[in-house]
Amino acid sequence: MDKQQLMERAKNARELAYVPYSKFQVGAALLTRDGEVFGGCNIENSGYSMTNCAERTAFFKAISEGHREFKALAVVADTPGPVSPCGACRQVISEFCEGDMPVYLTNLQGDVAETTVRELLPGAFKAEDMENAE
Ligand SMILES: O=c1ccn([C@H]2C[C@H](O)[C@@H](CO)O2)c(=O)[nH]1
Ligand SMILES: [Zn+2]
Repeated sequence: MDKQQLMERAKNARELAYVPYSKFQVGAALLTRDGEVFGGCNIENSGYSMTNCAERTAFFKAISEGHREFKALAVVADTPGPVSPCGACRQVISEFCEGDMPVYLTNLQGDVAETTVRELLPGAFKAEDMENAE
């Protein structure tokens, strides 16, 4: 599974987005260390704050199926440049992935920004930050 294939899987996942309110479809594809891919789309709600982003959908699917080791993430939307994950997703990504894990941000025109988990959220709050607590 190379980065092109992962971005393609993210595009496929995007097609399933449930977005009656924003009409803005987002797709994600999360590659596990053992080569499985979990797709995710955004899922909105009439209570807008209950919306789940594509990235978090992919993570929560993978985690809930027993996968905790990840190799790469691709995210796609119909944006002018490569899509930019929201703050909540950056925090969730940082919880489960090494700082140097590659993240491929893209759009429907094929613009690609290749970044890392650390670059997406420098100084992320992590489990280690709580180690002085009882
Ligand atoms: O990286 C992003 C940014 C936004 N959204 C979703 C949330 C909402 O459904 C819509 C507009 O914010 O896009 C994602 O899924 N991922
Ligand atoms: Zn998000």
